[in-house]
Amino acid sequence: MATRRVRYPIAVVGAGALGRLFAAGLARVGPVVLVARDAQRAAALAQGYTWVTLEGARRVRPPVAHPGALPEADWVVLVVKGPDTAAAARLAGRMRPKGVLSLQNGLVEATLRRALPGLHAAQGVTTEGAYREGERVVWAGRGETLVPPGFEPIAQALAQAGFRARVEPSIHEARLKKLLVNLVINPLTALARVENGRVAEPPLDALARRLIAEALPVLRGEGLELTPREAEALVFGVARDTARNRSSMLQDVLAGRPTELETLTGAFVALAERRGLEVPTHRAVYALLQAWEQARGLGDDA
Ligand SMILES: NC(=O)C1=CN([C@@H]2O[C@H](COP(=O)(O)OP(=O)(O)OC[C@H]3O[C@@H](n4cnc5c(N)ncnc54)[C@H](OP(=O)(O)O)[C@@H]3O)[C@@H](O)[C@H]2O)C=CC1
Ligand SMILES: CC(C)(CO)C(=O)C(=O)O
Repeated sequence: MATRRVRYPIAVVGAGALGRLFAAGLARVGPVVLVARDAQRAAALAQGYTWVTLEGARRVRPPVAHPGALPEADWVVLVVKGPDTAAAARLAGRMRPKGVLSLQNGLVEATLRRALPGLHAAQGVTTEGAYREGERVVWAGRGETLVPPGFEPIAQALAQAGFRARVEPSIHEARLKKLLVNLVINPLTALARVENGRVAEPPLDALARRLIAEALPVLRGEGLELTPREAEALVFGVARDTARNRSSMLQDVLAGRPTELETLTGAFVALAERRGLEVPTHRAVYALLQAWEQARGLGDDA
C-alpha cells in the first residue's frame, strides 16, 4: 500500500540565504519545510543552522526535505537563483501545491508557467537582505515582501512570523521597479567590482543614468509610469541606502558562480527587442557579463 506523504502548509524551495531566513522565521509560528537541492545538503541542514538577527544569534532546526524524499505542501515559496528556476519549479510542482510563489529577482514568471502548466504560479518581490556565512544565515537588512493577490496565506504566514509582508494589488509595477533597480546596480557593480554606493557617484552615475534612460521606454511599454527624475531617485536611493552592500551579481562574480544575468538583463533585452526599442548600453553590459560567464563555462537552465 502506498504511504501518504506528509503535507505542510508551506514549503520553501532553495535553502540559501533567503530560504534559510524565511524558513527560520516561519518555523517559529507554524510547520514549514525547507527543501534542499539534494540528500547530502539536506542531511547537513537537518543538524540545524544559525540565524543571525540584529537581536542576536539563535540556532534553528526546521524540518528539511530533498528531491528524493519530498513531502506535499499547500503553498511553495521559491527562492533559488535565476539559472535554477526551471528545475526548482518542477520540484515545487511535485509537492502538489495550491500555488507556487517566486520571490526571486529578475523576470521568471514565464519560466515558472512553462515549468508548471495549469498551476497557480506567480512572482512577488522582496527587499529583505540576507547572506550566508558557511551554515549561518545573516539577516542583514529588514525589507518588505509583496505578494500578488491569490497568495494571501503566504503573506499572512510571513507577517505572523515577523516579516513585513502584504498582498500588493499592483504587483506588476512593484516587480518592474525592482527590475529597474537590478538592471542598473547589479551589472555595474559586478563589472566595476564595487559596492552599491559607487553607482550613485562619478564616474558610474553617468552610465547608470544612460541605463535608466534606455530602460524607461521599455518598462513604460510594460506598464511602469515613472519620469526620468523619479526613476533616478529610485535607483540612486537604493544605491545609497545599500551603499556598503555588495550586490548579488557582484557576489556571484567574485565567487565564480553563474549570475542572474539571463533573468535580469537577458530578459530585459528580449523585451526591448519585442518592442523594437534600442537598448545599446544594456546590450553592452550584457555582452561583457555573458563573455565572463562563457569563459568560465557557466550556463543557464531556464
Ligand atoms: N539574498 C538576498 O538578500 C536577496 C535575494 N533575492 C533573490 O532571491 C533569490 C535567491 O537568492 P539567495 O537566497 O540569495 O540565493 P542563494 O544562492 O543563497 O540560495 C539559493 C539556494 O537555492 C538552492 N537551489 C538551487 N537549485 C535548487 C533546486 N533545483 N532545488 C532545491 N534547491 C535549489 C541552492 O542550492 P546550492 O546551495 O546547492 O547551490 C541555494 O542553496 C535570487 O533570485 C535573488 O536575486 C531577492 C532579494 C534579496
Ligand atoms: C537591491 C540590490 C541591488 C541590493 O544589493 C539587490 O537586489 C541585489 O543585490 O540583487
